[in-house]
Amino acid sequence: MSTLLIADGQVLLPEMEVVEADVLVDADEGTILAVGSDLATADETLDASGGLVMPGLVNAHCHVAMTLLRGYADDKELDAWLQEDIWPAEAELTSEDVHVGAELGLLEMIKSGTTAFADMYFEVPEIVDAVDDAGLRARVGHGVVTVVKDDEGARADVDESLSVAREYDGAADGRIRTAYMPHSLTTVGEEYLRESVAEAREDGIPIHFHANETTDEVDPIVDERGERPLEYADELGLLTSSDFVAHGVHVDETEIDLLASRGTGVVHCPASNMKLASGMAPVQRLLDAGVTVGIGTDGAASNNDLDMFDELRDAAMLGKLAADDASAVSAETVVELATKGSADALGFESGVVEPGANADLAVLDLDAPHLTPPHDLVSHLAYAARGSDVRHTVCDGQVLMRDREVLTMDESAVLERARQYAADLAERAA
Ligand SMILES: N[C@@H](CCSC[C@H]1O[C@@H](n2cnc3c(=O)[nH]cnc32)[C@H](O)[C@@H]1O)C(=O)O
Ligand SMILES: [Zn+2]
Repeated sequence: MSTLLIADGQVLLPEMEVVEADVLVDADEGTILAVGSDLATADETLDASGGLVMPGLVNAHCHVAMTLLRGYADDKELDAWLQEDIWPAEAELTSEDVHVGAELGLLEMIKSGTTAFADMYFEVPEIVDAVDDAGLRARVGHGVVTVVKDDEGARADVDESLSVAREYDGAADGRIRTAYMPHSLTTVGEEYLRESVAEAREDGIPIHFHANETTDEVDPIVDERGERPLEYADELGLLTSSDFVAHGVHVDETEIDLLASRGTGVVHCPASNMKLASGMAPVQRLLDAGVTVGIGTDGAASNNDLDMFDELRDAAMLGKLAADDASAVSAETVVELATKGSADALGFESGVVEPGANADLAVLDLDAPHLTPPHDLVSHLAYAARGSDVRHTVCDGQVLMRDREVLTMDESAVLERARQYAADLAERAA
C-alpha cells in the first residue's frame, strides 16, 4: 500500500468543526485512512501547515467544455442566449474543441479546489479522456435535445446518451460514472422521454436534467398539461433517489414535497440563475423540506468561471435574499452543500474528511489578508475564500496540484491551445 500524509494543518471535519490534525490517505485505494495526530509516516507528504484541509468541492452541474465560450455571449436571458448565441456556436464545435475546452475547465477546477463534478455535454468520450488524464472524478452524460430535430435525429441523440452512459460507467479506474441526460422537460419530447427513461431504468442508469429553471420553461408545461413540471417528471419516472436535477428555481410546495419524498437531488446554480435573470431558488425551503441540495456553477458561459468558492458565497447571499431572512442558508450550510450535498446528489462517497471516504481533498492556504483574522474558518470558506487560495488538490488519493503546480496537465500548453481553438471557433460561428 502506498500512502500520502497531509501534515500539520487544520482539518474541517464533517460536523463543520475545525481541529488540528493530519490526514492519512491510502493512495492505491484512493480513500482516507485516518484523521488525527501521531499517524504513521507515509510514502509521500503534503505540507498543510498554515492551511486548512477540507473536502474537495463538488461542482454538481456543469458543461465543462463551455469554457471555450466564456465571455462569448453575455447579458441575455436563457432562451435568447441559447437560441441566438450558444446553440449556433455549439453547432460548430468539433470533438477536438470539446477536448480542448474540457482541459481548460478541468485545469480551472483543479486550481480552485474542485475534485468532482457532474457534466452534461456532447462528444462525451473526449470529456472522459480529458478527465482520465487530469485525475478528477466526474459523473458525465450526453445532453439530449429533440425539439429542433427530426425523428431520426432525435432518436440518434437519445441512443447516443444511453449508449454513452452504458459504455463509460466505471472508466478512468472508476472515477468516471455516468447518467442519462435529457436536456430538459421542454427540449425533449414526451414520447422520447417515455421510451428512454424506461431503458435507463432497466439498466439502473441515473438521470440528470435541467428542471424549473425559468418561468418560460414552467408556464408552457402548466398551460398544456395542467400540472407542474415536476409532477410531469414524476409521472415519467424521472424522479428517483439516484436522479438529480439542475436549478429547481421555480418550484412550488407540491414539487418541493415531491423532491423530498422521492429523494431526488437539486443542484442549485446561483450565479447562472442571477446572470440569466432566471430567478431565486428557494434553497432554505428545499432544505427545510429535507431535499438533498448540491451546488454547481453551470457552464462557464453563464457564470463565467468554474470557481466553486464564488458559488458558495453566491448561494449564501442569494439564499438569504430569496428567504428574506439573513439567517437563511448559513455559512455552514453552503459549505456542506458544496461538499457533502453535491457528493450525495451525484452518488459519490466524497465531500467529507473522515476515514473510509474518498480521498478527494483541497488544502487552502490561510496566510492571506482576506482570510485574516481566523475567527471562524467556516465563515471564511463561505464568504471570503477564493479558488486561488488553494495550495494543494488531491483526488482519489492522487496529488493533482502541489504548491499550485498542476502535476497532471501542462498548464501553459492548455491555455495556449484554448486561446487558439476558441478564436477559430468564434471565427467559424460568426
Ligand atoms: N445534444 C444536444 C446538446 C445538449 S448538451 C447540454 C446543453 O445545455 C446547454 N446549457 C448550458 N447552460 C444551460 C442552462 O443554464 N440551461 C439550459 N441549458 C444550458 C448547453 O449550451 C448545451 O447545449 C444538442 O444536440 O444540442
Ligand atoms: Zn446547465
